[in-house]
Parts: sequence; C-alpha cells; structure tokens
Amino acid sequence: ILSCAPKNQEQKDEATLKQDAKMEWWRDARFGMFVHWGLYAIPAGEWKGKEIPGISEWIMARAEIPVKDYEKLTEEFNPVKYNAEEWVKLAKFAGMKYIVITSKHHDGFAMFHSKASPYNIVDATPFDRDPLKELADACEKYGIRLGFYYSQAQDWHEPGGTYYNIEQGEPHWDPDLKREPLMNYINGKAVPQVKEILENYGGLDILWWDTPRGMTEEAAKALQAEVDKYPEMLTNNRLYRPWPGDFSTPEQHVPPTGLDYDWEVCMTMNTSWGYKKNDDNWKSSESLIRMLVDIASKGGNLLLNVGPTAEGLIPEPSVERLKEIGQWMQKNGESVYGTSASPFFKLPWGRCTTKEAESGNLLYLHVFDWPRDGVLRVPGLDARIKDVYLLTNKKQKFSYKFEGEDLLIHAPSVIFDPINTVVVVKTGKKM
Ligand SMILES: C[C@@H]1O[C@@H](Oc2ccc([N+](=O)[O-])cc2)[C@@H](O)[C@H](O)[C@@H]1O
Repeated sequence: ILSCAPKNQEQKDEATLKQDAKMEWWRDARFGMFVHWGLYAIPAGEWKGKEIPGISEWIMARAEIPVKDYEKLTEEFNPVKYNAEEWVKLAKFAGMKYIVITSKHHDGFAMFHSKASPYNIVDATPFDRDPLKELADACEKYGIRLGFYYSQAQDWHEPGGTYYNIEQGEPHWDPDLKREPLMNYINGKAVPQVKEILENYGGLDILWWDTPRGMTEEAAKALQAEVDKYPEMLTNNRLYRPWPGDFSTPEQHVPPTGLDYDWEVCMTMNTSWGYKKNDDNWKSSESLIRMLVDIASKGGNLLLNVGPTAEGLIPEPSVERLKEIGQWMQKNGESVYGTSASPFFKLPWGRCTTKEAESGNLLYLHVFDWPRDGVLRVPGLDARIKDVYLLTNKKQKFSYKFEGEDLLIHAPSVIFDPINTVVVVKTGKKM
C-alpha cells in the first residue's frame, strides 16, 4: 500500500528545513534552459575545412588548436543578431523558469566584460556589448531566474588552467603554453572572474560549475569562499568531486528510479552542446516532452540545452521544438510545476506526478499510450476518490471503480493528446 503523503515538517531537522526553503523555487520550476555559446560557435565543428568529431565546444582540444590560432576567432566574433529578450521570451513560452548560460567554457574565453582577463567579448572582439548584462536585464524583465556556467578548472587558454588529460599527467597539446601551478590561474583569473559574475549581473540564482577535473581542495576552498557570500544562490555538484553542492547533475541520461537528493538532468536537443552546423541528430519534441514528464515523475529537473550560432541566433530546429513543448506546457504545466515524484514504481501506460491539494492529493496521470481496452489501471491506490477528470477540460469526467486496491478508470471515446494526455485523480483522506 503506497501512502503518497509527504514526510511532515516536524520530522525535518533545522538544516533540512533551511535547505528546503533555499531549493523551493528550483524544485517547483522543474524546467530550465541551458545555453552553450562562445567562440566555438564560429568553427561550429569544423577546423581548416575538416569536420572535427565530438561536441563543438571542445574543438580547441579535439583539434589540438594552439592558443594563438584559437584566439584569432575573437577578431571575427560579432553576434549582431543577438537579442537577449528574444531568447528569454522563447524560454518563457517553452515553460522554462530559469536559464543557465556559459559565462566561460573550457576554452577560457569570457562571454562577459572581465577586468581579470582581456580575453573577453567586450575587449577582444568587435562586439562592444556585454551579452550577459543584456541577458540579466531581460531575465529580470520577464521574471526568469538566471544562472551562469563557469569552467573553474579547465581553462585551455591559461598556463595554470587544467585540461582533459592532465590527471593522466599528459602534456597540454600547445607546447607554447608553459605550465604554471593551478593556484596561479585560480587566484589570477578564476577567483577574480567569479567575483565579477557574482557582483556585476544583479545577483545570480545559480552558479553552475564544470568540471572538477584537476581541481584541488585548496582551489575549491578559494572559489567556495566567494559563493558563501551569496547563501541563497544554488550551486551544482561539479566544483570539487567530494562536495555535493545543492544538486547533482546527471548528464545526457535520466536516472532510472530518480535520486534521493536534488538532481537536474542536463540534455542536448541534438548531440553537441555548442552550435555544430552538421549536427542534425535532433530529438523529437514529443520525446522531449515525455522526457520532462519522466524526469518530473522521478522528482528531478530538466535543463534543456540550446547552442546559438556565431550570429547570436538560436538554431531553427531548437526554436521549433521549444515552441511545441510550450504549446503542451501552456495547457498541462500544472501537472509539472510544483509537483512531487510518483508514488508508483512503474506504470505501463505512462508516468505520474503528484501535488498536495487542500483536502487530499492530486495525482496527474500522464498517459503516453492509452490502453487498447480503454481501461486505465492505477495499481494499489489506497485513497478515497473524489474526482477523475481531463486536465485540459475539467468538465470531461471519467467513470471509475475499484478492483481490489486497483483503481480502474474507463475512458469514453474522446480525442486524446497523442504526446501525453493528463488525467487528474483527486483523492481525499480514507474515511
Ligand atoms: C554540460 C557539459 O559538461 C561537460 O561535459 C561533461 C561533464 C561531466 C561528465 N560526466 O560527469 O559524465 C560528462 C561530460 C563539458 O565538458 C561539456 O562541454 C558540456 O559543457
């Protein structure tokens, strides 16, 4: 018998209640936009006319491009079609509640105005605007929370920065980049830049570190000291392997049974995070909607990625999918936002999310495939049923009966949403 009543407050200790308060907006949000944007959008997966395999934001490493050659990309980076409000409005229409953008990725280039390093978009390119300042203003205007991704360890531009095979003692691919101790880079660039992004953009809601490769406790402590000045800001689990942060970050996969702490899946819509012109391995909007519901039914968040072009435009296939996701979320968002995980282990026809209602609970049954016999079986539901209706048309009621502990819902012949039909079961306390 599954009681879907959440653990009551008094059982929770002080620290847990504090963390719950800190995580509440994020847990309710469930859905955010990840943005990988930088110099790598220019080569877009090709170098000297050759297709470079793998994710495009790693082209400098994959193609072993010397720093002085990669730096030349700054001369032609001028995203004049960039319109922060367009991005934010698109995210908002899709039903996303927060945006996390790459302020600096592993290539070391800052997508914000940085006094700590001249290798930044305002001082090193013809584009004399700070795109992250404009994004922060647009997020403020449209009520979207904002986070910055910052590659704290890997920095392929700096002598002290780490790189992917440093832990194996391999040399950096650019022999001209004389190695220096990590703390030179941490104290000389990373800490000053983290100060800048935490102070100069209206206060961030999330700092999304990546990756702990080559990090030391000393370096992590130096960076964490800056974060501690913003106790309400969330951070992920990628600063320093032993430190969990506020949430974990499964990459490109959904944990089969969820995780028993806060977690957020980051996922591409195609294969590469950064813009890659020949990467057309696009996931369908149907699979992306069902993925969001699957993740919410297991108590997690989805951070869905876009890789804008060097002109500053979100690729059309991404725009199309975000609009289709938005059409579904406009009608069914109630069954995702502010919900908790399913009380059921596995449901043959779909997924379930729950929400506490004034006098009982709401079960949102997400029907991916309606049973051919027209009967929806909800196994082992120990609750008094108050109502069963279609989320998108509350007047559309469903008849039901119990067969033992299983609730059987009978579906009259109505047009269902082939992507995902949400049937709401309102339960009350057992008499
Ligand atoms: C979101 C992605 O994050 C990292 O890639 C990772 C990081 C961690 C794992 N991991 O822990 O499996 C895998 C890829 C980055 O290297 C990549 O470019 C992108 O930004």
